[in-house]
Amino acid sequence: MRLRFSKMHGLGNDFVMIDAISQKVRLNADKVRKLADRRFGIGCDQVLIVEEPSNPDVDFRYRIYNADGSEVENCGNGARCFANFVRERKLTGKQVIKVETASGILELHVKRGDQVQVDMGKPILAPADIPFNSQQQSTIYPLHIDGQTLQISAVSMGNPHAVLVVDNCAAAPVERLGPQIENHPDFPNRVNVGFMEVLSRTEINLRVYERGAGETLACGTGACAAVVAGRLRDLLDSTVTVNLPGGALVIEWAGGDHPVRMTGPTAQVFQGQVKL
Ligand SMILES: N[C@H](CCC[C@H](N)C(=O)O)C(=O)O
Repeated sequence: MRLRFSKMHGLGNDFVMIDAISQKVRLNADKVRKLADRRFGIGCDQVLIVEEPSNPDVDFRYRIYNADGSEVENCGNGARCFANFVRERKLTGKQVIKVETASGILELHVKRGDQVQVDMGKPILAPADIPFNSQQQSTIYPLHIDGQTLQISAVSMGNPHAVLVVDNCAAAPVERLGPQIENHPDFPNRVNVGFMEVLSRTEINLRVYERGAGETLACGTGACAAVVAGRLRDLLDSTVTVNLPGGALVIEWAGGDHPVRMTGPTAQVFQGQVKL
């Protein structure tokens, strides 16, 4: 199978984007891993697929695979790239694009330049829906790891996130704690892990150890989850600049059942063809 693709990124969180409308695409976990491999393949954090929607009220289906081949429910940086990809490929001319994912519908608002704002929907906090093993819902949960007890927040943006508050993001033990929390038995579907340093009520530093991809230069759903956790802990206001290693996102959340909005850039690096 020969596939046309675009290599894109959102603040260095990088993707292989494939149009499965204009070409026949048959992928499985092994083929995804081959595409994502940074030595034997193209290399990326996620593989993103553009499909015809099953829901007549939306424009596209947006399918997301991590580099380890796992299919997942949401990808925020990928959603911004998705919007500019489908317009560049003339699959739509719309400024507001609705896409369905495995976890719900996202609204992509194309702004000036390379900026896209995404309505990421409202955060999910009920433990059973994250999913996270806890008898009751709380703002902070104890998580026993490696003989120590961490204080985490648990938030889903369609995909599961654990958020820790740290004094210094740059010195946070991401490589040591990331995989241990990602695979903790209290997260039956595994989990993305955010390490958040609060600079003020309107700015944070954040590093994310992503489920199925490891530490990435940016994580859109992770930035949303961190701001939700920070607001629930009364550490943050409703509009927050999130500084990730790859650059900054602006996250807005008015609280409660309001949607979380994420605004940031996208970039296309190159286009190509690959034989699978
Ligand atoms: N690793 C995530 C998917 C990609 C999320 C991230 N790249 C984003 O921008 O939201 C998961 O397993 O849920």
